[in-house]
Amino acid sequence: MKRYPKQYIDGAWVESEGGTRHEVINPATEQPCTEITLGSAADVDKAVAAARRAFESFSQTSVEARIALLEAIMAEYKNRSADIAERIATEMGCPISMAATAQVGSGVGHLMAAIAALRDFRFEERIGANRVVHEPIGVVALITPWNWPMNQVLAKVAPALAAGNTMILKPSEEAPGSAAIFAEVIDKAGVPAGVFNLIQGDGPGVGTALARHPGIDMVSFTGSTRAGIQVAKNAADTVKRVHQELGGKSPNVILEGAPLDKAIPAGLMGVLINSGQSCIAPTRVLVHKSQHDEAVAIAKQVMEATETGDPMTEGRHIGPLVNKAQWEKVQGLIAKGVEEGATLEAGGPGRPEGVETGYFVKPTLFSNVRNDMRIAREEIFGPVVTIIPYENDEDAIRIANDTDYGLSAVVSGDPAKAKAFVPRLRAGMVYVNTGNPDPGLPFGGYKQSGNGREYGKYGLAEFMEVKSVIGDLG
Ligand SMILES: NC(=O)c1ccc[n+]([C@@H]2O[C@H](COP(=O)([O-])OP(=O)(O)OC[C@H]3O[C@@H](n4cnc5c(N)ncnc54)[C@H](O)[C@@H]3O)[C@@H](O)[C@H]2O)c1
Repeated sequence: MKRYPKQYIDGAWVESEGGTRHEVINPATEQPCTEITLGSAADVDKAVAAARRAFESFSQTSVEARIALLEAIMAEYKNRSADIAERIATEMGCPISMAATAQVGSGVGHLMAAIAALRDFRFEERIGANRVVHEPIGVVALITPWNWPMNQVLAKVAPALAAGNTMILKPSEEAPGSAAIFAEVIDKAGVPAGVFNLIQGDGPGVGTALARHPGIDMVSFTGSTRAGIQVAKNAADTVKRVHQELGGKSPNVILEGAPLDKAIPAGLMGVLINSGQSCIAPTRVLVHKSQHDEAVAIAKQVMEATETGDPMTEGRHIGPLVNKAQWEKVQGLIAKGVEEGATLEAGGPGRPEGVETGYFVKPTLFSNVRNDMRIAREEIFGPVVTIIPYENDEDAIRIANDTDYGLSAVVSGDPAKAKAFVPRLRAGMVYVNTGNPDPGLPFGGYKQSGNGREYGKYGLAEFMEVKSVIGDLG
């Protein structure tokens, strides 16, 4: 068991004022693995005061100084990457091989993208005889989920710091250990006191206190649409900027005639990685009705060949879901799929064969799904795929857009034909076949998937205010 009982405020590890003890359960063993202290409103007050003090000088630092700081953080982050990967795998169940590569690596990607964006950013432009200047927005609260813990922390901390803001990070109480190690990284890298503060806590406690706090200028939130709405409501009275990265229910439109032996496995990988716990997972697979049965046969093979296993063992298996509540939610939705008349092709209720401990779910496939079924409408956040037949291209576009979400979409098949689909899909990101994502590309959603964009220069701009300077400065 690892213990991180303190909060990191004003450049020092301090006891919480009135916080409560919280144990994280390892989802593979169902045993406690990390202990933290859920902070209090008094801790938030202290962190905000420290961040406000630090903002006076940090907001005036040079671009070169902030690039040097980001580089120092990156060097120390790399030094601690094995510790960070170990905590991610232990707390949220992602296999260690993936934790050490994709999960930890995404953090490096955001640091590099923030440095590149900062080098190129035009902090001042001229419009006629006058100027427009871009300035850091102030003290920012960063609230992050558990599914890609360091990806989301770095997608916020790197641009917030690059812009010259000071900040308070509240990571998820489900996977807090990597964020505690990250605070040690910040400390070692020489980030000035008060620029970065870490308050461990939950949503109703620290999350709410941050969203409501009059000393905070912006909340950058990643998590469920439910909590994102709550944050925006709580932030409204103080007119904060609220940046939201929320849920998804992404379609994978397999174009009529596409080679299914490539398109189906590639799309399913995007779901199965991280046990289906990715906001952009393309879980609604739309196939032309003439190819439905062939698509099902291929998908069934992929799902049945996917093994679940111990996250601490190297390999290509998938791990458990993050916690009991999530396991029960997914079980409920699998049962609902059967009840609503979808055909269960692979997986189904209960743990995988022979597994008695841990929040493992069988990779599950439903076919003949209608888009009005709950399994096609709700974000399941588990290794559950739905195959939905369509009549023609217009019908495919209609079904793809028939969702409250709009985070991402995949179009699989002939790129020349896919081109016509791209402007019709109401999503913040469209992948044509598998593509090659880049941390400099904007990341974010349409509709109830959020507001604003993260990553690279778009993420940097999100953390800035714009000032018009009218008149001659001599
Ligand atoms: N769009 C994206 O970039 C993106 C990326 C990853 C995950 N997500 C979404 O995150 C969700 C999974 O993560 P989760 O279960 O941790 O989400 P969650 O909404 O339960 O929690 C996310 C964070 O918000 C905090 N929180 C919860 N309620 C709050 C409140 N009322 N006020 C302030 N903070 C509150 C939590 O403590 C946690 O730190 C999924 O819906 C997924 O799609 C979105």
